Order: sequence, then structure tokens, then C-alpha cells
Amino acid sequence: MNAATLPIISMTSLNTNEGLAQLRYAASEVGFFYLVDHGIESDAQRHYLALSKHFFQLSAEDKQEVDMSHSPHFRGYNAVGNEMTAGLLDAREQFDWMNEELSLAPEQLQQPWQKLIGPNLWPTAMPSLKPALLTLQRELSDITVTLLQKLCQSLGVERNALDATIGEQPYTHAKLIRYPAQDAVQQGVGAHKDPGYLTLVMQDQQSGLKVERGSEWVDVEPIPGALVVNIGELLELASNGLLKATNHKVESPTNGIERYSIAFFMAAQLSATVPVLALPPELKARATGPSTDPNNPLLNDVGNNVLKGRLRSHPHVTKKHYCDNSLRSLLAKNFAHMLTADMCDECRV
Ligand SMILES: O=C(O)CCC(=O)C(=O)O
Ligand SMILES: [Fe+2]
Repeated sequence: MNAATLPIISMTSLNTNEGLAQLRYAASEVGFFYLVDHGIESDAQRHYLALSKHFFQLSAEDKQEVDMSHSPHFRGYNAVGNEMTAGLLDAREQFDWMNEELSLAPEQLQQPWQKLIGPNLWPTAMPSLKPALLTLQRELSDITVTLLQKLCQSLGVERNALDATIGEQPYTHAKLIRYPAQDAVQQGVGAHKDPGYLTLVMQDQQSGLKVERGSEWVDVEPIPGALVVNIGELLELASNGLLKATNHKVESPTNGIERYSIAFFMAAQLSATVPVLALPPELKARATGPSTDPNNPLLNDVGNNVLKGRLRSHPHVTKKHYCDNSLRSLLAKNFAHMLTADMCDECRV
């Protein structure tokens, strides 16, 4: 299978029953598809990717100013070597931002995931970054909310069936990513599922993203202007396994050309619990339950499911900000199975 055989869905077709049927097929049989006619034109995409390149070209000192180790909220910059996936180091550098929020006072913290709430870090050396990325975040957020409603409709439930879990605005998390070219194939990001409802990826012309289909890894070749969509774990839970959070990974480029992408993850409010949708009988019969991997349990309490991914990806942030006395026992209770020595010896049981 190659790129041409991954489904291509036009956003404008989703006003028709035929478009909704295509969406249902793509989401339930593949878990990955290209989205076109979404409203973010190729020029705008090139502009965002150029801004990203500009950010990564800042001096090490300027990037260090916004290093994620300064943020208990998992925001900011990670140099190559500061992220693990599937237990191995990823060869990529990245800049993460989420909803702009105020952090909670220590006495208000009752659950470790509440520490995810807080402000972003913005580099003083590049003042244009903040307004541009907040605009992009709004645009991508709107697309994912519409898409989530269309997915609900395509599954024969009310289009607003999951709206209450999103509240006034969904939880969003985005990343600028640079994959440096390597001499030989390396893990750009290891195989994983995304924890939220839906992910959108904007990629430049360089390939490297691969999706698991049966026993094969299929290339998600860039199609100019198209965004790549994949289903996250919360949708697998909400659809009782009818929609699959598909494993994917990125291999580093080896042709001397670095790869840039922007990933956008949309989830329900961190305080929400994701319900199981009341699917019509013919779909319910095909929904045989979410996957049950003991190394990656899918949690329908959103805050914990999102935090699971963050703790695992950035052990240096976990160790610095999450293993304090007030949170240690809660962390151990929810995440003992995945806490490693890199994170905290005392949290392991
Ligand atoms: O860079 C990409 O194309 C995908 C990145 C990704 O899967 C992730 O960051 O979760
Ligand atoms: Fe991903």
C-alpha cells in the first residue's frame, strides 16, 4: 500500500451522506487519512513551516530560554535527546505549546494532571512566533472540532454527542518538529498512538511518517496542501474500539534533507471522562472493545490519559516537576507500571 491508497477526504464533502460514509470507512478501517479543502491554504502552510525553521535556527541559548525543563506544564523546547518513545531516544527537536492558561496554585492541585495547566513559554528572540502559533492553534482547533462532529454523525450518533466533553474549547497541544538528517535510518519518533481524540499533521515535502497496517508500515507521503489526520486513543475508547488509534512512527531522513512537521493534538477537557457512544446496532456489533495493552492502558479519564503520554515522553520533566512529595503517591497509584528509573526511583513500586 502507498500514499495513493490511504483515503483522501475532502472537508467540503462532509455535508453529504457519501462524504460521511467515506469518513467512517477511513476512520474505522485505516485510522489515518489525508484531509483536503480544510481551509488552510498551501501558502499559509509554507509560512508556518518557514516560521518553524526560523525558530529552530535560533541560537542554542535562545532556545534554552524556553527549554521544557523550565515548565511543569510540559511546554517549550526540547533539544534532540530529550524525548523517549517506546523506551528509545527520538532523533528530533521540538517546540510544544498548548492552550494559554494560568497555572493552579500548589494548594489547588489535587491530581497530577492539573499540573499540565499553565502558561506557554515564548522565545524573546522571536516575538512573531507567539501570535502566529496562537492563530494556527485556533485554525487547527476549529478544523478538529468540526471533524469530530462529522465523525459522530458518520457513526450514526448526534453530531454534538461529544461536545460536552470538550466544553467551551477543547484541550489542545501542538508541536513544531524538526527531524535532522541522519547517516542511517534512525528513530525520528518511535511507534506510538496519540492520546487525544484527533491529531492533524502538517508536513513539508520530506517523507518519513509511517503508519502500521497489519504487519506492514505504510508511508504517509506528503501530498501538497493536505493535512494528515489520525485517530487518537480517546476516540477508540468513545467508539468502543470501532475506530482505532493507529500506531505510527517517523524515520529520520537519510538523504541529507531535514524534515519539518507541525503536529496538533486535540482532546477533551482534562477534567472530562469520555463516554462510550450509543452506536446503532450494525456498528455496535463491529465495536469489539478498545485495545488492552498492559504497557499502554487506554484511560477514559482524559487528564490521566494525556499525562500518561507526557510523563513517558519527557522523563527529565517528570523527574524535575512531578516527583515531589505532594504528588508522588498519586503518581505511583496511576502510573506505577510505566515509571522508570529515569523518572523517579521512589515512585516505582
Ligand atoms: O512528525 C510527524 O509527521 C508526526 C509526529 C507524531 O506522530 C507525533 O508527534 O505524535
Ligand atoms: Fe503521533
